[in-house]
Amino acid sequence: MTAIVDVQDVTKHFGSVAAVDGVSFRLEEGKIYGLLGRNGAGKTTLMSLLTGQEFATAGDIRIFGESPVENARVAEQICFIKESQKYPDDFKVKHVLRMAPRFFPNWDQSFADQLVAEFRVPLDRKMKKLSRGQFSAVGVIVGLASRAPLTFFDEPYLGLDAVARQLFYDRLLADYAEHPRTVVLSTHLIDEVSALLEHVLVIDEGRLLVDSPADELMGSATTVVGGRDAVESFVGGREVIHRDGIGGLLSLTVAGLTAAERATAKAAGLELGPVSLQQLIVRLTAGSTTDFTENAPTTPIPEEARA
Ligand SMILES: Nc1ncnc2c1ncn2[C@@H]1O[C@H](COP(=O)(O)OP(=O)(O)OP(=O)(O)O)[C@@H](O)[C@H]1O
Repeated sequence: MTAIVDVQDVTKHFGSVAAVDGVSFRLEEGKIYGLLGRNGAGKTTLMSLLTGQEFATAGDIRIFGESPVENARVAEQICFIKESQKYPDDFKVKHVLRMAPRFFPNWDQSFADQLVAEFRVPLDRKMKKLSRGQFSAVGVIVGLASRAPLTFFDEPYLGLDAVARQLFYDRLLADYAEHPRTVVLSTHLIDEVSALLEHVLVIDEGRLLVDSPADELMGSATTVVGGRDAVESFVGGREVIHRDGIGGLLSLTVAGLTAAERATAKAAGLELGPVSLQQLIVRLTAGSTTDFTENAPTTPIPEEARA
């Protein structure tokens, strides 16, 4: 796999705030990445750095082998969809869609037309008069129809209803299968998108906590379900990531079971199941003492995050 993004020890300060703090990672061609983290973690800042919209305070960023700053060759391969996108006052939806092909060499007009109909976006309405969900839908349409080799969606669906969000996921997956590219999706709706994500980056207070294939990350923890006493006795003193239960039934999510422990649990009549990505991320970014990713190629959890 070819790395199309190479980030080495990048830091971005806004005054005394380290929005991004010594981050290094690579993104490969033809993958869907989730960029996850709490409010203010540094996701938007990182995407702005990767798209050349912000200058790094320190470190090196290479996109398709070049710096993204004021670089037209890089810019035409990137699409960055963000909620705070500004448009001229009198711009209508049709003007946005008319301008888009000038910025994106791979633009597919018939796909854009199909998406306009599916998302029910009013072409003749001014951008500033759109509802929140309609505004987001325009961003989603541009992001999908751009077919940019490197596409960033920064919380693309604020205000989108459940039907529209599902449409976005479905169209993204289907179009990505036909036209593979690299997509970076920042979202707080983690479980909703978890099936889409091939690789997960988790950022917290500007630091990279996790850089791992999604399936390895999810496989790093297990949910143990069964009778309350049997589950408690099996789990013993282990750290519990998530606890759920009703009546005599108990479900505990724990990290890192060995093959032998899994066999013991099964022999005791306990059910072992997968864990939700959202549960893992919540636990990691709430200040974890457990490295859930010990088998994955991750950035180690910094001491501060363990506190
Ligand atoms: N232009 C700026 N000036 C000063 N501080 C900034 C600026 N932009 C971002 N920050 C700060 O940098 C940190 C990271 O912000 P960023 O917008 O990247 O977070 P985020 O992960 O995208 O958050 P959210 O999920 O809430 O959108 C925050 O503490 C934020 O207040």
